[in-house]
Amino acid sequence: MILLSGILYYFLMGVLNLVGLGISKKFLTEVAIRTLKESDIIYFDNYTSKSCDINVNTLREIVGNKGNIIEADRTLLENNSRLIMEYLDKNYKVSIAVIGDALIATTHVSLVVEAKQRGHEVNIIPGISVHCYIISKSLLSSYKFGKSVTITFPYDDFIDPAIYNVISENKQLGLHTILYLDLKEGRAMTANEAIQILLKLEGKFKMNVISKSDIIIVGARLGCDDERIIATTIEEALKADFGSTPHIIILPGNLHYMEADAIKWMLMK
Ligand SMILES: C[S@@+](CC[C@H](N)C(=O)[O-])C[C@H]1O[C@@H](n2cnc3c(N)ncnc32)[C@H](O)[C@@H]1O
Repeated sequence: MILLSGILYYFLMGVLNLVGLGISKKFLTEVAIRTLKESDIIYFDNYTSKSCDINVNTLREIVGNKGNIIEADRTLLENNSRLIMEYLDKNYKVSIAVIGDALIATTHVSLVVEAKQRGHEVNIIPGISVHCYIISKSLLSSYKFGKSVTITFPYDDFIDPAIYNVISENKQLGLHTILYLDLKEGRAMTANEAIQILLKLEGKFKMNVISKSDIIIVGARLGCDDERIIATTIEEALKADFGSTPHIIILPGNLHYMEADAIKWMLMK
């Protein structure tokens, strides 16, 4: 009897796949495409990141224009996980498709935990994340990155001081900081807007964490044919045009001479 219920339980499990799509079409992996094609329902996360060439329509083309792809905003994925759990409880294979990696700088781990608690199978399909991509292309040592932080749009002139604190703590330890830039209602913050926010924070807290002569690395449209990775000073970056979004920033900490040389020869214009 126990064996029978064990077998029944096994066959009644749903499958939740968290599928990283990579940052652009050319970085979509074979395993990601196969997993999506084998899914009964696909939720396409349209809010945690942005790609130059992956959206819900391109995903439909890639997967074979199946009618089972649902464009999902924050409310659907984070506040209405009940719908996803109901499909899993019906023994469906459900995929959450996310630009980049589904678990790097996103909040989808709660879905993993909930699905597991209900006895479902969970598969993680890693994708090429902007986090790894910018570390690689910046030529900085991956061992020397501290905590990352997102620069959020000011709310009624209020800027989150946590941004300044993270950069400050990293700098005290000589570590580099990755700054993700906010996406709100379909609008992506530009590197110039982010730099202005950083300078406002410095103006407010005056702890000499950010200076106009500091080196900054800006990545724009990474993974796309027109990607740019530029190292310059904060002062120069303020005047520069980095083109269309998405943008990402690294504020380097202490540079080893090899890192300084690599930046100088590869990224300085
Ligand atoms: C919150 S992070 C999500 C990262 C995603 N989960 C991943 O693994 O790639 C999204 C932010 O990363 C940056 N970003 C994402 N893709 C990018 C790209 N292709 N080029 C430049 N910046 C990018 C932007 O600042 C964007 O707002």
